[in-house]
Amino acid sequence: MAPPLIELIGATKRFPSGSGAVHTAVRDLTMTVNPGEFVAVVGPTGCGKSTTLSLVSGLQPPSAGQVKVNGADVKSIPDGVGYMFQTDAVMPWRSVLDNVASGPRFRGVEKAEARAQAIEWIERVGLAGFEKYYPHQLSGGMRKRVALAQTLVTSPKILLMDEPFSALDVQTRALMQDELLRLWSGTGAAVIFVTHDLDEAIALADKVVVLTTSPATVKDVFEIPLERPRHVEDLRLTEEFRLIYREIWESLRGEVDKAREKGANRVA
Ligand SMILES: Nc1ncnc2c1ncn2[C@@H]1O[C@H](COP(=O)(O)OP(=O)(O)OP(=O)(O)O)[C@@H](O)[C@H]1O
Repeated sequence: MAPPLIELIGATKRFPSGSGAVHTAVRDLTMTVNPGEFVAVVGPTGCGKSTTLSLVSGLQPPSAGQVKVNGADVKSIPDGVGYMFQTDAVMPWRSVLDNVASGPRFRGVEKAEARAQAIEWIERVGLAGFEKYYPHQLSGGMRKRVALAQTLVTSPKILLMDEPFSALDVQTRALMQDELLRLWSGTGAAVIFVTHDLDEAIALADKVVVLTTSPATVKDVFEIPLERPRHVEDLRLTEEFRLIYREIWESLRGEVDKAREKGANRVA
């Protein structure tokens, strides 16, 4: 079996939190992601999900433990990583075409070739005909499609996604989840997808990692035995899906309750 593409081994991240105190956001976290694997990470609000992603992306160094991509310690942003966040990185002053072409251009691809790659991806995400539009002329779902094209046009081997669809309405969200699965299949990219939404995690992933309440560490890992291709809205109605949901929720619920108690104590 191929070695893991991404490995966190006892990774810990501490931040200074004012008046000399230290806040531990991630503690002794161990998880692996294999090439081509879609891993969803769920956990209570504020537990350290985004911090975990920032360790993999090289944006934050671990305070202790190891973070490896392709067997090498992550010291800066690794090659072949694409990101997608809740607030999209679409540039409002650039057309759809220029937004999508900007990634390849930044990586030194010649202008005509970058535009050709952008046009291909704009078509794949279903936005053919909108190349000259500006982001403010598009709906939220269309802007997400631009962001997806922007991310995928550089053929990332690793996709880091931090609640990319959480600002969308329920229907658009389901549509974008299907789109993501369609566009991801065949790319061979490994995905780490952070979400609050257990439904979303199960519908998309091969493996769901449940994190504890803060500081985040791995509580449980669940393999998702659902066949692909998947159609998320149909899938959610199946008995198999509900059974998986119940099993993982049993694990997650305890952490969500603890996080709520902590929050209530802080407010009290
Ligand atoms: N750069 C930083 N400096 C100081 N503290 C930070 C920094 N980044 C994150 N933290 C703290 O680490 C903890 C975990 O934050 P993080 O954003 O990783 O959680 P999360 O699970 O992604 O949150 P949410 O569920 O709200 O998206 C929080 O208490 C946060 O304030």
